[in-house]
Amino acid sequence: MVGIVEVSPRDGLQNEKTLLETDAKVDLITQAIAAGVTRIESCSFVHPKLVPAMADAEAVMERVPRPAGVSHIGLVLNRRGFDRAVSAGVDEVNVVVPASDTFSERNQNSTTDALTAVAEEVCAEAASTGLPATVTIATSFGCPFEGEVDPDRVVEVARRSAAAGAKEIAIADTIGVGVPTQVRTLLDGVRSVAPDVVLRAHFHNTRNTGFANAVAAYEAGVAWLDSSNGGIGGCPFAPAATGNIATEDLVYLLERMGVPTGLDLEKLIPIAGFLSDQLGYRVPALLPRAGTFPG
Ligand SMILES: CC(C)C(=O)C(=O)O
Repeated sequence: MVGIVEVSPRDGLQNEKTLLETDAKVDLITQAIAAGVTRIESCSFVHPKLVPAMADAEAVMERVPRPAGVSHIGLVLNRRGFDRAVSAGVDEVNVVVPASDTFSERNQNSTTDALTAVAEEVCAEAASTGLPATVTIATSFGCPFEGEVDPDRVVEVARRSAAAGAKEIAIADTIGVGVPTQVRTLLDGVRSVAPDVVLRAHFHNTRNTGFANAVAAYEAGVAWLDSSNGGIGGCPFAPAATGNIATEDLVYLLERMGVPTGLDLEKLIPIAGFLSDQLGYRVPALLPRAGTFPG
């Protein structure tokens, strides 16, 4: 079994030219939950001027369905975002720390070290109130401005986050440059300093290595993989960003390998059509075009 965190309402929509109405976002989240999704990144609490597509985060959280067993995650970049997420009633927070300083400056106007301190504060406060906190280490596999990222920087963020009370650590390939050997090396490093945290991985398919990386992460023991319905997504501050690995393609891959995901492909597939209609182009996921096998 591997769990899937659905990130289309957040990563998927954050960089789209078409801004979806709140009702359409709630519709997307409702369809994902109906397909079996139990953890969903429903919004991010970021500055509306910087990421206008997430400006209605509070309104989304007010209207999302909240059946038992479903956890709505709010992504945060700083303390202010954390406070907003808590007030909006999220079930979990995901705080982002980029492993490269230049990306940290462009994305969050700070350094890796200072953002790790923010994550430490958020994790400690979340732990004191029983709110699960994830730290996602962005640009773990490479930085669009600096190039290669030293794996020791990733491991150090993980070490400090775990010590501060993070329940989960995700390694993120923000710009889709990673390969499976890197996945194994990074996960070994993170596990060596944070043996008790849950491991999660987040891949973009920018150079067509995302699915190979997801399989490598599963084989290396991650409990959760992020993916996005339709394969939409991308960071607004990463040049030439492209989508996350597509949820329906990932579920097909894993289930054909005999790895249960708990998701229902028949219910996932129509979501790509919904997103294509909303966004005005054909989303990149391949399974909705090719169909399942055996049929
Ligand atoms: C901000 C993080 C979570 C992300 O989406 C990425 O690095 O791709």
